[in-house]
Amino acid sequence: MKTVAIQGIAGAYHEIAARKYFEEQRGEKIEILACTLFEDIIAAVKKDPNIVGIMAIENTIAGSLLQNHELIRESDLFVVGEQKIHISHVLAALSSESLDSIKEIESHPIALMQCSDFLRTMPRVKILENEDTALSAKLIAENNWRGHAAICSKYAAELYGLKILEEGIEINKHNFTRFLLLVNKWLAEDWTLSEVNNKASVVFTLPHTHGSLSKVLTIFSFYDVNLTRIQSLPIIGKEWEYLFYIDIIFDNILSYKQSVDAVRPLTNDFKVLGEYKENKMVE
Ligand SMILES: O=C(O)C(=O)C[C@]1(C(=O)O)C=C[C@@H](O)C=C1
Repeated sequence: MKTVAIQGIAGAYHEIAARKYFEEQRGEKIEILACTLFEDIIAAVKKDPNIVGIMAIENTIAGSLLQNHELIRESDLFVVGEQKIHISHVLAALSSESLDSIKEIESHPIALMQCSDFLRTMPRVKILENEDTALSAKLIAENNWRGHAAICSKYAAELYGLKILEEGIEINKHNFTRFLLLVNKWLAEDWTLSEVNNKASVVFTLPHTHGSLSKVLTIFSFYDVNLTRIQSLPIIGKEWEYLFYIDIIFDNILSYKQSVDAVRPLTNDFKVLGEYKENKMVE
């Protein structure tokens, strides 16, 4: 059985994503290794090559988890898959509570962001950040915290025996989070052999010269590969210089490899973070 390192405890959205990827789509049973921090996922995978990590990378409401891009780039782990899941939050509390009795709401910062409109309807409530959505639910249940509510999944609310006060409290129903599957780079090939790879994530920096980004984009376009995402991140210690994280989808692996070969000399610190099968699924 595979062990999957997630950020958060049982009931966190990371667990839902991991089970969807392995159990629902590939029929493989997994056990969950709960990690407090995103850094702990990387450390767990590095320490034990049999552990696979899963890490949130972007959300359609809250945007990119910028810190996780850097964690992956610096880790030397390889991206071998992606999983997108629909995120729908509930407000959950002890069975004696109602919306009017809630004084404090806690959750993961990204989940709080996704529910900001709902939170504005409760201006007198104190908002607290927690490591993950499921931990917020568990703490309320275990400590019998009156006046507290958690923003979490319906699954987490039920797992920890909380009452659901409100459902679907995210800003917009089109709320999806994309997760990346991470393995030790020496095992990456075994992983991806069984699947038809049609997606890659790469990162590079560019010299400050006229048209440097435009030349790179033109090459990708020439090789007929589809860029699905460009995320730039400032390089710490180098003012106004950026790292460019690019996701590429391709029909023809040869065209993709040729585009990478052609782009590489125009960039600095070019790194392929992973090649994997696109997850088309949206609910
Ligand atoms: O707190 C959780 O349940 C998580 O799995 C974390 C996390 C995130 O990091 O974005 C995962 C998915 C949702 O977007 C909200 C929170």
